[in-house]
Amino acid sequence: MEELKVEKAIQDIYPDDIAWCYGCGRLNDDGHHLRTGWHGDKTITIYTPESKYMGIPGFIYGGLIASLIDCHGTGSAALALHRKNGHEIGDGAEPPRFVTANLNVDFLKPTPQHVPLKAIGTVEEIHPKKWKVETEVYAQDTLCARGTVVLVVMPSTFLNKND
Ligand SMILES: CCCCCCCCCCCCCCCC(=O)SCCNC(=O)CCNC(=O)[C@H](O)C(C)(C)COP(=O)(O)OP(=O)(O)OC[C@H]1O[C@@H](n2cnc3c(N)ncnc32)[C@H](O)[C@@H]1OP(=O)(O)O
Repeated sequence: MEELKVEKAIQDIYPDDIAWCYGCGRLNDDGHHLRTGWHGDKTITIYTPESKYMGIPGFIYGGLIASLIDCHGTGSAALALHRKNGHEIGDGAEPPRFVTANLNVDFLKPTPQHVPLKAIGTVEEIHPKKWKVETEVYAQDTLCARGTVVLVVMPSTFLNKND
C-alpha cells in the first residue's frame, strides 16, 4: 500500500513572514498545516480533516476541500518555480511567493470523513509570473473533487498592505 507521507514540503521553507496562512502556514497554531511536495512530476498534499470540518454527518464540508485545493495550488506553483529557478527544498534558497488569483472547484462525489485526503496537482506555467494548477482530490481511491487554481507571483507591495 502506498505510504501517505510528504517528506519535503515547500511550506517547511517558507520564510517566517509568509508562514502564517490558515491553510498552510506552519506558524499558525490554529491552522491546517497543509504540506505540499513533489510526487514524481506531479505535486501532492496529504491531509486528514478533523471531525469538526463536517458538512453532513460522515462527509467533509466543501469549504475545507476548497482550502485544500487553494493551498495545494500555491504550494505547487512555488515548488515548480523554485525548481525552474534551479533550486530544490533544502538547498537554502528562499522559495517564490504566490497568491491565488482564481479558484474553481468541481465537487464530484461526497468526500468521506476520517480518511486521508490526497490532493494531486499538475502544474502548468502560463508565464513566469502566472501559473495554473489542476488538482484532483482523492479519498482513498475515489476522486471526490477537482479544482483549478490560477496563481500569480505575489506583488512586492502585498505584505505592506497591513502597515
Ligand atoms: C492574504 C494572504 C497572504 C499570502 C501572502 C504570501 C503568499 C506566499 C505564501 C503562501 C501562502 C498561501 C496562501 C494561500 C492562498 C491564498 O489564500 S492567497 C490570498 C488570496 N488571494 C489574494 O488575496 C490575492 C488578491 N488579489 C491580488 O492581490 C491581485 O488581484 C493579484 C492576483 C496579485 C493580481 O494583481 P494585479 O495587480 O491585478 O495584477 P495584473 O498584472 O492585473 O495581473 C497579473 C496576471 O494575473 C492575471 N489575473 C489577475 N486576476 C485574475 C483572476 N481573477 N483570474 C485569472 N487570472 C487573473 C491577469 O490576467 C494577469 O495575467 P497576465 O496579463 O500577466 O497574463
